[in-house]
Amino acid sequence: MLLEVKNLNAGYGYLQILRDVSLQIDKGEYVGIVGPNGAGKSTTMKTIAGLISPMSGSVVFNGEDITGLSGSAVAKKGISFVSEEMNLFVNMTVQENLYMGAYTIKEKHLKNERLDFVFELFPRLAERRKQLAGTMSGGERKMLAIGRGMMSNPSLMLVDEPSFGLAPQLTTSVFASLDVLIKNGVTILLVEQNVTKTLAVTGRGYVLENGKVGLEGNSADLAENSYVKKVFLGV
Ligand SMILES: Nc1ncnc2c1ncn2[C@@H]1O[C@H](COP(=O)(O)OP(=O)(O)OP(=O)(O)O)[C@@H](O)[C@H]1O
Repeated sequence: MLLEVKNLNAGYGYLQILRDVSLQIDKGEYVGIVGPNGAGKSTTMKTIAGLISPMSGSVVFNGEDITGLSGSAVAKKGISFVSEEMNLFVNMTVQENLYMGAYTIKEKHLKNERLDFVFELFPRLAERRKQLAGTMSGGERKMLAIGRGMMSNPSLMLVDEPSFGLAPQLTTSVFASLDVLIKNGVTILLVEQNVTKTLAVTGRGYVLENGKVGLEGNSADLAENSYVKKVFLGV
């Protein structure tokens, strides 16, 4: 087990959002969390990433209890969080942005090894390494955010809404970027509004509603589930 979240209760101040959320992820798995707006998907990710301290429950990563650690401490343990809120530095180049993602790594040569690896994963970023991040297209920026998340050599990537605000064609290219990571042995927990797409690419999924895990199972089974079809797919 790479990640085990047990009975997580969390929220903002006194406002409780998550209620007894439990989930498990094995090494190399591609797992999705889907659910309606406000269900608590991002809150779940933020709590795992150490940006929110849970009220109760636990987060165990690689056998180590990381509950309540700060965001940077969680990052150092090998969990990378990629989200809309963690903006790129628009006035910095692609390469400079990537280096920022390697802040957990001290040695320059190791940072450079990571940079080479990310450029190998995403040749488009290598081609545009000198370009300012702010002038990249929407899809390229998501790719850069994912690449930056890879710079710290994480064993788990938490990817929050990578397709948000993107046209369908760009969405396809962002999902292709995540496929590249999966093929390279990275474990991914993906939160997405795009339920059909998420259940098509992931192996397992969790359906979150009102801060609770309503359903879980193989993504293919969830996609065929009559409740999921009715509520999320409108069929
Ligand atoms: N900083 C905050 N302070 C107070 N309430 C918050 C804060 N951030 C989120 N919330 C509330 O927590 C609930 C869950 O939000 P969350 O972002 O986790 O949902 P989500 O499932 O990711 O939704 P969406 O698909 O719309 O992004 C929402 O009702 C939201 O308004």
